[in-house]
Amino acid sequence: MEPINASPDPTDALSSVPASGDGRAPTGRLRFFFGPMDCGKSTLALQIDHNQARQGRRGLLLVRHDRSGTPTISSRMGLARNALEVHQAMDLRTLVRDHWTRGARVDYLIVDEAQFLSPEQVDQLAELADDTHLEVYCFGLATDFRSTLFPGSQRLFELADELDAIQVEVLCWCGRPGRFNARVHDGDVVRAGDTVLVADTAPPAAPDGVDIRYQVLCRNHYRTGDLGPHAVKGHQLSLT
Ligand SMILES: Nc1ncnc2c1ncn2[C@@H]1O[C@H](COP(=O)(O)OP(=O)(O)O)[C@@H](O)[C@H]1O
Ligand SMILES: Cc1cn([C@H]2C[C@H](O)[C@@H](COP(=O)(O)O)O2)c(=O)[nH]c1=O
Repeated sequence: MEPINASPDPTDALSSVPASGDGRAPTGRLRFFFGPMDCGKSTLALQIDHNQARQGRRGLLLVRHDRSGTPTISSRMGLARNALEVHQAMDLRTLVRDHWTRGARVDYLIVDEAQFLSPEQVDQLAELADDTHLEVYCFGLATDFRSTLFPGSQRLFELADELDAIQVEVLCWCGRPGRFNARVHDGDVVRAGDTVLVADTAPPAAPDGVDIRYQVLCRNHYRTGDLGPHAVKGHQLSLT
């Protein structure tokens, strides 16, 4: 298991296992692994990177707006790896080609929080997969707190070679599978606001801060805004 790497060195985003042989896949694919918050997307992203890197392939880890507030791919299982932050105007073709120009090998891309990519950046990923045989693994939410597709996710659904729904079910408080990411403000489900609002499913640590979090719900309870018998107004009490 990779240790948690707290170093801010952005070159750590390149997997450090030395290349062996050619290692290039004959064709590139764009894959989108999607699921609600907390279903294991970042964990899978780090597992795929680990399995690729130990076969001598070199990957570039990319992220936009990780929960940690740093350019990191972080899993609630405790793993984390440094990544490169994708900025709004960044051309991902240029990013990869600059690495190649500098002599750095890049065989695959891992992109976490891919819902935050612009549709143009998803087009760039598709172009990279087609023209350069790069394997592109994207991980993200399908829908936002209003239950509408994120623009980046919509483009991934349109363009990806493979769509993979993450198999680990996140359960609503009632026990049904949850697919809806409700945004909760002071104990109430909110349905209006900015699309991007980085926060966790756990209640905020500081009791004096703004109480915004997400809760995964089944469709019925998302529709009715019912957060379950343990929901409290204001800051959520820890049940553990
Ligand atoms: N203490 C734990 N023991 C076992 N599994 C855990 C634990 N904490 C978190 N997990 C697993 O990690 C998942 C969240 O993984 P993460 O990669 O952070 O999700 P995502 O990126 O989709 O938000 C949970 O659904 C659960 O399966
Ligand atoms: C639904 C929704 C989510 N977000 C943010 C909240 C988190 O920071 C990430 C998702 O993280 P995870 O790795 O999938 O747990 O996205 C948002 O900004 N807007 C939304 O509507």
